[in-house]
Amino acid sequence: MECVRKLTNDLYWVGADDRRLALFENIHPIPRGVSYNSYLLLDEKTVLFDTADWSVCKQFLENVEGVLKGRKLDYLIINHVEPDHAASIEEVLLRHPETTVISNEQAFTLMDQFGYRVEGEKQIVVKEGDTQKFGKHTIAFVAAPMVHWPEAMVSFDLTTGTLFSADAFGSFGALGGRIFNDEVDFDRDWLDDARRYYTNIVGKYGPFVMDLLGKASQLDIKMICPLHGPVWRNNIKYIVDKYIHWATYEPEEKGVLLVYASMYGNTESTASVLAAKLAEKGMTNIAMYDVSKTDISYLISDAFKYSHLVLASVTYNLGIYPKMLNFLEDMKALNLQKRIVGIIENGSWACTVGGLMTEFLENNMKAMTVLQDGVTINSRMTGGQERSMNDLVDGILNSMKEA
Ligand SMILES: Cc1cc2nc3c(=O)[nH]c(=O)nc-3n(C[C@H](O)[C@H](O)[C@H](O)COP(=O)(O)O)c2cc1C
Repeated sequence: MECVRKLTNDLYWVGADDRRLALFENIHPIPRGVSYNSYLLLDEKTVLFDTADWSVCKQFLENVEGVLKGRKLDYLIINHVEPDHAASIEEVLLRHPETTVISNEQAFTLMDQFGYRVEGEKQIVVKEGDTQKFGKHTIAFVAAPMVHWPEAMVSFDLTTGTLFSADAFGSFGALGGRIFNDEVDFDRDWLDDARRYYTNIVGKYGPFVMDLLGKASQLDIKMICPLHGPVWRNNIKYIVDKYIHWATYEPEEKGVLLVYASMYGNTESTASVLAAKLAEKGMTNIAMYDVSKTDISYLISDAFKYSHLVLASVTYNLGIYPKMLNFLEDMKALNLQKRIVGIIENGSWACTVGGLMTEFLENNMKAMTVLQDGVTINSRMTGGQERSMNDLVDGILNSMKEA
């Protein structure tokens, strides 16, 4: 049975949810599943926007046929060739040999590389600024390079103001029938997954996202149809504002992400002392994680969210504790910048980790301000470190006031 949603009088969602996949891109846990969105326009010509992952291909094809109701499929527009969207191209073309595929040159090259064969005469190659009329609807094509693949483009319906945004504005999370942003409590149920999706998958490419947002600001966008997650049919400023924060690496909130690396609990309890002292002074917007047992995608997401970061780590064989080093490397890889950082270091005989983390932040990342007042403990915290702990607390709070 097809499972579709009608978005407007002639536009349908024909995608599908995947709740079986455990790791998106075989990296990021998706406990709430993920949706692979595809859209079908029934104008004088019929137009399918992107396909869906192989895992939901049968449901997706059933949805397409359920909406076509025997009509031909005239066009397939491919905005993005990543297999979670393009893997079903061949199955569509096998069932619809009449279809012409519209995409850009680099996308066709990638389709060929992935074996999504589209015969030359069935291709229309477009570039930035090209348009295509399908009856009432005219679609304009806008390049969106590195959001997050080089071939990515978005398609804008000049007639209705609908932006088919590829992976931009996407989110982890299965839709469960509720396709529109105003059919869910987005802040409560979706924002964390939208941030975790963006920061871990697109986060590195902030400047490219800003280029796309610059182009989008010239368009009168009325609805956003992303390839994952809810369709935005109102309150578009809200999600664009989130994207501007994330793409410019500006924190969303004044608060503290407190990440500790501890093997026997002493560094953890020192981190808890910091959290308690911050809370006592009224700063309760704190997210605290054990770096060893928290999936790194959640740490990255909160590192984009909060203004301040505290890294509390053991020294490990004269180096940075491996799991903490992974986190630092991932923040660097995703271009995170513009954060104020507090350091707590622990060592029992040769404590080096504080200096090493400071060096990493200052030498490898942009605009990371490491607070002067760090805390050094030898095996476990004692009263002797109370003063430096209080200085760290004040350093965090004063820098929050100045920010
Ligand atoms: C495998 C291992 C290697 C360590 N290497 C160092 C080191 O090179 N220098 C040092 O001062 N302490 C070292 N330590 C001690 C830790 O940095 C830390 O002081 C101790 O684990 C207590 O902190 P915790 O309870 O948070 O784990 C090491 C501990 C372990 C278990």
